[in-house]
Amino acid sequence: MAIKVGITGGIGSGKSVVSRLLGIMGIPVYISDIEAKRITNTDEVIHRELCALVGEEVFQNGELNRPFLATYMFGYPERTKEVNGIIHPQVKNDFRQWAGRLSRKPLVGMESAILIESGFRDEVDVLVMVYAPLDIRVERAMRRDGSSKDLVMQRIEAQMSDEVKRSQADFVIVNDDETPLIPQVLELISLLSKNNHYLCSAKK
Ligand SMILES: CC(C)(COP(=O)(O)OP(=O)(O)OC[C@H]1O[C@@H](n2cnc3c(N)ncnc32)[C@H](O)[C@@H]1O)[C@@H](O)C(=O)NCCC(=O)NCCS
Ligand SMILES: Nc1ncnc2c1ncn2[C@@H]1O[C@H](COP(=O)(O)OP(=O)(O)OP(=O)(O)O)[C@@H](O)[C@H]1O
Repeated sequence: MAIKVGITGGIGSGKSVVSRLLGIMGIPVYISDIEAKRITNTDEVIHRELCALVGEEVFQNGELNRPFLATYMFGYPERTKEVNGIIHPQVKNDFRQWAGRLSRKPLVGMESAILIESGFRDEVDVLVMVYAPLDIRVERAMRRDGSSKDLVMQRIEAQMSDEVKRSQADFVIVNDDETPLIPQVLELISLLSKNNHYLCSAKK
């Protein structure tokens, strides 16, 4: 059975960078944002329920109208909760199937900014929080997405605070543009892989 490692942290903290490093080191990571996009575009139940909640315009030519849904939900906690309630149960099912297919791997990851909020804490064995100070996160997200500060702050407000995330995490990876990132990721992998041996002895 694979050890499942959750990777969480607020928008712009650097989860995707950490997930990419894990991927390079042979650890498959389920990227919730990407999978949620795929599922939302293909699942008929989600399609029906989102149309009923938000209106038919939420899909255009069969594809989710992302800016429309973002404008509808961010800044309105009740709406965010309802949209999450439609999408997250399907993502959870999909993650379970994905992890089941990879059960022979020693380690697999699941990345989500809202891993705890969306009820995934019990789906993973170990939880890692990627941390960066708020001002750095805002800067990074604005630069990456070409978004305004207000839009980034709306998403931050739809996410759990860093304090609560930290209290539920087993490890913290600091990605503050000062602390070296790769040694932390390597230490995490070596800690979780104590009983796995990748290197072959030259004598056998
Ligand atoms: C609202 C949507 C259409 C906006 O799409 P967009 O391309 O602008 O953003 P993207 O999906 O790439 O997300 C970027 C970041 O926004 C934040 N974010 C996304 N969804 C949420 C949410 N429901 N609550 C809080 N923050 C969120 C995360 O930090 C995420 O990494 C999209 O985020 C969405 O469908 N969200 C609901 C599904 C979901 O919760 N996905 C996140 C992981 S399961
Ligand atoms: N240590 C770093 N040095 C330089 N740039 C970084 C660093 N960490 C992250 N970034 C950049 O900051 C931006 C945000 O990082 P990333 O996409 O990994 O965040 P995230 O936590 O996955 O955010 P989201 O919740 O939106 O998915 C990206 O453009 C990334 O390349």
